[in-house]
Amino acid sequence: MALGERGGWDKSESRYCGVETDFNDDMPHLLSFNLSSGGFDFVVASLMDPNYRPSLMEKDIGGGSHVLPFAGSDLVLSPSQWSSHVVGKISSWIDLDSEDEILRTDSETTLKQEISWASHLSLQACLLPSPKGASCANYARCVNQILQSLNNMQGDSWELWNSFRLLCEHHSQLSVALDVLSSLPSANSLGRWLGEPVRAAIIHTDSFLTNARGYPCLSRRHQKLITGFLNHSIQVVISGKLNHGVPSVSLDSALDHTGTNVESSQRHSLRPYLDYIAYLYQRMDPLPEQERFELSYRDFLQSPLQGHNPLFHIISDEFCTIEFSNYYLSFQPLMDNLEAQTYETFEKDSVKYIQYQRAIGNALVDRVPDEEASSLTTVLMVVGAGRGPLVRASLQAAEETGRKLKIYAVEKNPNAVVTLHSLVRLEGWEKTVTIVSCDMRCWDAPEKADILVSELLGSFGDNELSPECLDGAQRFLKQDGISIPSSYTSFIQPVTASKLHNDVKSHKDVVHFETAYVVKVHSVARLAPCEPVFTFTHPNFSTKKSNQRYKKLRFEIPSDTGSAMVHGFAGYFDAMLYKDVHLGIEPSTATPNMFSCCASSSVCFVESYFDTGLQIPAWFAIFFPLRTPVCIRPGSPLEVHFWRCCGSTKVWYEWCVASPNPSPVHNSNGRSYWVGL
Ligand SMILES: C[S@@+](CC[C@H](N)C(=O)[O-])C[C@H]1O[C@@H](n2cnc3c(N)ncnc32)[C@H](O)[C@@H]1O
Repeated sequence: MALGERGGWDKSESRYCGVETDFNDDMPHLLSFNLSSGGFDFVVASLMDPNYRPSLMEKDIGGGSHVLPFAGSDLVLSPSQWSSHVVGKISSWIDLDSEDEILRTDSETTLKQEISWASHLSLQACLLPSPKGASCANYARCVNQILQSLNNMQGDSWELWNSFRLLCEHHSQLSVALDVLSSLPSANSLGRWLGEPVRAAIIHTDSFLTNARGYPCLSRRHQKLITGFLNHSIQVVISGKLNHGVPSVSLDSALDHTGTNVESSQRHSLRPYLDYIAYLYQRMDPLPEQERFELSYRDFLQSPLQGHNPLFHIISDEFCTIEFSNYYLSFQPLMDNLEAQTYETFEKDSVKYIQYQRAIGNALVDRVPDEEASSLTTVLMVVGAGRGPLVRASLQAAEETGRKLKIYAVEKNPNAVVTLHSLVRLEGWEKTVTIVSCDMRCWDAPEKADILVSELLGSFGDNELSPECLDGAQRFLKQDGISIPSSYTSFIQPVTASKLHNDVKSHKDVVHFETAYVVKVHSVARLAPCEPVFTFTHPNFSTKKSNQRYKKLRFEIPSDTGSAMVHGFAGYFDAMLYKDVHLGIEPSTATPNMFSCCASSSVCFVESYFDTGLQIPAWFAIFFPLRTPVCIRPGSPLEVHFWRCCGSTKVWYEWCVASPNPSPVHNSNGRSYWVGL
């Protein structure tokens, strides 16, 4: 492993560093020199003599068009050496959009031959030269043709890349390698790439500065960029010649990265650059514990309504792929019941309960003045009590503030009620807590409450039907009673998220493009600040109230971003519990260190798979995809429409883009995705 150990558990591919090499027909030597002696993990190497031109070959050998144009054979390396240590560098002279017909034809023939050869060798990737001019249609057509028939290849300007991938229909096996030059564009412009399928960053030795001791180093901006890449599983490739007068090694030998003596004459000339990248890698902050446990969730789509169902299985490898059963798709948060493991997951989120305890304590103090603290009893109802953590938080708040409480714990899940009864017995709360096994929407309460406490929120706030449940429950809240939460708001922002887009697309149907997913967004570019979407306030005693909502939003991307692709919207929530005590995941105001509910019981399966014995999920974002990604440009705002629709049996969202290019309205009439009442 070239870059060494980084603190924490990191299995991403960015810990491998490659080197770009010149053409050398002695591939075994090239490999041993760069890997064994040089310390690199892979080479980016030409597979074909740069002087080769099909038209010349035809002249020279009398028109034999099927002669293999390169020396050596696939036997010079073992299959695993080819696939693990070589990335094919496609001839840089090819120009498929040249005016010169011979050059164009030669280019097409060579490109196809080289990629076919690389595919035969099972290389993991090929690096294509960037288009020569502004036009790249013929190049993209050829690459797209090749991609259609490939099954084992994974294969600036942003505008050029964008034209290219549009011509290739966002093919999931088309990735980008970025050339990192000595001058960098703005941070916003660079940020766009984090949502694109960037596989490698090629740093030319010219881009390195020289430190006081003569060694190569990078500017602060370059360092930040490279560590950002490493954090997003983007591999670094060093390219160019030794440009630094690195102090010569005084002894005849030096140590390579494994500690083995290497003759100084054989020491790889680019080793100082590799050492510097390894230094940056090792210097990165160790991943915090929460991040480590969330690694396998990064950019992994879960349906929000699928969250609590055990009937699915892991079908793939370390970065697991999960397949959902049909039963899974029919899970409904109101109609179905959560399992014990899911409650256990909620209950680990200590930050959430601390916030609730603070809010309840403040409400109790506002409701009951100090002088009446020993005579007045506050009636508090926890609606959707689960296995009792909010009952406990309420009792602790009462103890802390010296207020007297009478609690009703209302829960519709009969299985959670069993545990609730045992908790009350165990803790000796019988005199204070009354358990009600009932749906809050139809409970006939014996008295009215001063405070109504609930936690029925999803990643998008109202998406688990908290408004509808609390509308049903506020019948038994006093006119001047307090609801905790008192309000919640959903937020969205446009994102570049090519991985998520391709994952949704892989289902090859409209239903998946019209579904919102819970996801730990990582490899995404957040293109504009969040905008609020829907707000619900409780209690709401108005007779004209409706839980239908409609919002038109406009997003402007900063002018120095350049153009960018919107694959969909990341969604979040923020809930005001009571006065200034809030709870939320909207990035600019997110409650720190909050773990919680939406990741659901899938957590248990994934983690038992990893055999950690631990279960630490996160309260992730929600992702609303777009069937056709939309390209946006600075100065031309993105206009988006979101609806929350309510029928007699279900609630659903619809969404569309109106400008710059109209999209279809997604999920019309809730045909693909809804929540049952
Ligand atoms: C997100 S969980 C929160 C559970 C618990 N308060 C906690 O923090 O661990 C929501 C709970 O509300 C319950 N619930 C949802 N809708 C309900 C309704 N209409 N009536 C009663 N309980 C409901 C669910 O069964 C579930 O136990």
